[in-house]
Amino acid sequence: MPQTTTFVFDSSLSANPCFLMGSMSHMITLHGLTASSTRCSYAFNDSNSRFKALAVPTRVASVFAKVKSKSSTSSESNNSAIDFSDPDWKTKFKDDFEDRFRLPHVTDIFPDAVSMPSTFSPNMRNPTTSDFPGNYPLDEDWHGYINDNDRVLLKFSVIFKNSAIFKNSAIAIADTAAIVILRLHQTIYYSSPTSAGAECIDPGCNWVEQWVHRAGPREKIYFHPEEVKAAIVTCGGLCPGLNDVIRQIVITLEIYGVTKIVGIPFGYRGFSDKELTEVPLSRKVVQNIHLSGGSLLGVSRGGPGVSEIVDNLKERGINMLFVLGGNGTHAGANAIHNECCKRRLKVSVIGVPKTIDNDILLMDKTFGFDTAVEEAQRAINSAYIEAHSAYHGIGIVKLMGRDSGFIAMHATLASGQIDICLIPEVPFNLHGPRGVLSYLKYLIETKGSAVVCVAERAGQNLLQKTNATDNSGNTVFRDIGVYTQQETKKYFKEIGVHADVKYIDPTYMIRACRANASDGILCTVLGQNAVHGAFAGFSGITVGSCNTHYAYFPIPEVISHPKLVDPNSRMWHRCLTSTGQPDFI
Ligand SMILES: Nc1ncnc2c1ncn2[C@@H]1O[C@H](COP(=O)(O)OP(=O)(O)OP(=O)(O)O)[C@@H](O)[C@H]1O
Ligand SMILES: O=P(O)(O)OC[C@H]1O[C@](O)(CO)[C@@H](O)[C@@H]1O
Ligand SMILES: [Mg+2]
Repeated sequence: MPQTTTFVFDSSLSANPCFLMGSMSHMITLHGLTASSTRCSYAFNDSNSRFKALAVPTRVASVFAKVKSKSSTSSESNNSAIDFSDPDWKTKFKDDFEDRFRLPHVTDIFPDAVSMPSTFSPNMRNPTTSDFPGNYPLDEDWHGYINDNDRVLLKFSVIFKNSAIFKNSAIAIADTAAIVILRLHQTIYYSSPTSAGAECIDPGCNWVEQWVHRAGPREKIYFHPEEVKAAIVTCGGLCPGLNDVIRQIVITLEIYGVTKIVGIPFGYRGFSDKELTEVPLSRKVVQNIHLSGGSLLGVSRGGPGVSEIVDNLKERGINMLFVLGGNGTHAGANAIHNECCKRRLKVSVIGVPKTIDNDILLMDKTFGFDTAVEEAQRAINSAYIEAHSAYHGIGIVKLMGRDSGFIAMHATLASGQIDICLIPEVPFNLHGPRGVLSYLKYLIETKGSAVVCVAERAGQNLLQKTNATDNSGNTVFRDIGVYTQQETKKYFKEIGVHADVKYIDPTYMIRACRANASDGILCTVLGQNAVHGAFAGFSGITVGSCNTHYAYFPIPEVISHPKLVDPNSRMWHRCLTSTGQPDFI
């Protein structure tokens, strides 16, 4: 019997099945598909059954229409979504990509919306009177705005992996999961599909450019500053840099000439809880808030439904909403944008991705991540000192990562003090001859001490499942750090070898920190660009750094699933080289 894998995506999936189907390293055809307006679930069959679509949302359907319906064998092309015999496949691919990344704009709903010259001057000097050396360009030639046709290169593709290694992955749904998708971005020219980390769209590994919209101030704006009431809301968990972003949004809004700026307290809850009043914001209020961690406005999980939020926006006269948060918050922001469109409200909803876990797709990194990795060094160093100073000392540090192991991997790389790094993307056994505990015994015998870094989501398959969820509906995991500590103690007792095991969980110490310099700069750029995006008339978008430049993305494209560490990436291989750890399977 062929093995079946089911993928479940939410409505934000847009055209991803094109890629999902298109980049299989071995041939798999779709044998069943069900879809509703909010969720689609796809079942794949390893055999040669033909593609049968039962029901598909419009945008998805248009993509599937391009999929060649044919039986498949492993000798055929490894990409069934594109007809490579079509001489125009590259152009079609790029057009489809351009379409997917088109930014929703107020003129979609209000075609007659009139623009006006921007009230924001990118160059605070007067070009005609400045002392710019040499040939200072004329004002009309050099104004420093972003042209709407400017693009940032995002080379992006999909690869399929054998998912024995991904049993715990948030996106491999079925227990018998055989396949999982990774989407990565890169700007490397791979001369061969066998090059390390190669992401090829076609069998020949052709270079296919994919562009996204450049972020920044536009020459024309679609909101009169005196008619704007802007609101900022911070949702989800804390993350270093929230105050930095709030500050930059306020400062930039004021530069455009906005005077009505408010903060919504305690996340989306602030839109429904009558006891919570909006916080007036100005440059004066936010001037020094970046000097401390947390959020000036407070955060929360859960809260009112989208309809109630939009009712409240209308009541308060808010027509620009800046939403700082992770994937859940962005799903909410996108739903608010859609609801505003449905009700024909001229509101710009702009997201700023806040995820300390760095698990938002397509972005180089999200703010807070850098600070988290830096702060994690303290915990790792303490664990190392404790372990090193004890007779047969073992230090265990648990680091954050609801879905992915980026913080653990990067903190391990940065510290150079970790012997074993365990992340959710790479399965491991604790017990058994090739398990973590046997290797710890070896380390104790050979080195005298050892330090383990374990990501929050790692090894959940070893623990009893919990049905608990937080107020936002996120699964609450069992504590893999505590479990590892307990099992380690038990194991060494059983084998009669002394071991002094110490466990550190620095999660909330890290999250509450103020942003470091690198995150401070990132927050500044993101906050400013969020405001430029709103004045440019975009809505339902978010902003991120992409190949070191800054870009706007339609929200659904970055939250369709969490970004994961690729176990075949150079970075994970570097991490393994650094720790020297073997496979634990
Ligand atoms: N699919 C969704 N549609 C609408 N709103 C949502 C959705 N998912 C989550 N939210 C709302 O977004 C807010 C934040 O969600 P969540 O607690 O999952 O944090 P997050 O934004 O993912 O950030 P973090 O990285 O800290 O988890 C909550 O108020 C929640 O109610
Ligand atoms: O304790 P809380 O607020 O529910 O948040 C825990 C989660 O938040 C994060 O720190 C991300 O914000 C995750 O790494 C973690 O799973
Ligand atoms: Mg989340």
